[in-house]
Amino acid sequence: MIFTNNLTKSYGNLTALDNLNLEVKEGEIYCLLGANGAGKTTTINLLLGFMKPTSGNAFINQLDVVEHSKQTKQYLAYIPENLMLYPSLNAIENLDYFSGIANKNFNKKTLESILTEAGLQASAFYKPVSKYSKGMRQKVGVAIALAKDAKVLLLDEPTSGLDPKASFEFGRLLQKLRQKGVATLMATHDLFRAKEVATTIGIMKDGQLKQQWSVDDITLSDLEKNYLETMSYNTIEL
Ligand SMILES: Nc1ncnc2c1ncn2[C@@H]1O[C@H](COP(=O)(O)OP(=O)(O)OP(=O)(O)O)[C@@H](O)[C@H]1O
Repeated sequence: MIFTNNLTKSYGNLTALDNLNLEVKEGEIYCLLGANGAGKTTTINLLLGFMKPTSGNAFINQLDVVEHSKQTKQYLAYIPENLMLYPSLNAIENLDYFSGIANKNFNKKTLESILTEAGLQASAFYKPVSKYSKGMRQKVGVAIALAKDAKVLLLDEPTSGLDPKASFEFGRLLQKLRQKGVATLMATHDLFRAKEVATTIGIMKDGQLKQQWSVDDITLSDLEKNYLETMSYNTIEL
C-alpha cells in the first residue's frame, strides 16, 4: 500500500530524507520514531504529494505519487498534529463537507453512525468543533478517514498533547482501522503508544532509517534503549 524506493529530499546542502526504503502493507501500522528534524514529516509530505522528491519514488497502492497525484490522494487520509476543521461548524457539518470533497455523500443518520464508529460521543455531534478537545478533533479526523474509505492513513504526531486516556482511545481507533485493512504510517515521539499500536517500528535519524523491527521482536525497554543509543550517537559526534 505504502512503498518508498530510495526516497530522497534535499534542501540545498541539507539532505532531509536520505534514500528511504520502507513498506507498509494492508492492515499494518508502521510507527516512525526519531528526534526533531529526523525527516519524519518530510516523509509524510512526500507521500501526500505536498512536494516532489529530489530523487527516488513514493508509491501509494502501487501508483507513483508524483505521476498519479490525483489518484493517490483518493486513497489517502491525513491527520496532522493539529487537524484543521471548520471551527464554527459542528462535527456533522465538517464530516459532511470533507466527505463531499472526496465525492462521498451521506445522509445525516449515516454521518452520525460514522462519528459513533470513530468514538465521538453523540452529545458532541451538533456542537461547534471550536469547543472540542484535541482528542475529539482527532476522532473527527478518523471519521473523515472512515467516510472516505481511505486505504492509507498518514499520521503526524497525532497523540502529542493528548492525555493518556485520549491517547489510548486513539490507539484503539487505529487498531479498528487496521482490522479494516488500512495501511497506516504514523510519525510519533510516543514510544509507548508506538509499541502498543504498531506492527513495525522504525527509528530515523538525519533523514536515514537507522533501525527497524517487527513489534513482536522488541520489548518497550529495548526500544527505548535503542532509541536513546541512536540519538546519543549524535551527541558523541558533536
Ligand atoms: N522547507 C524546508 N526548507 C529547508 N529545510 C527544511 C524544510 N522543511 C524541513 N527542513 C529540514 O529538514 C529536516 C527534516 O525535517 P522534518 O520536519 O522532516 O523532521 P521531523 O522528523 O518531522 O521533525 P519533528 O519531530 O520536529 O516534526 C530538518 O533539518 C528540517 O529543518
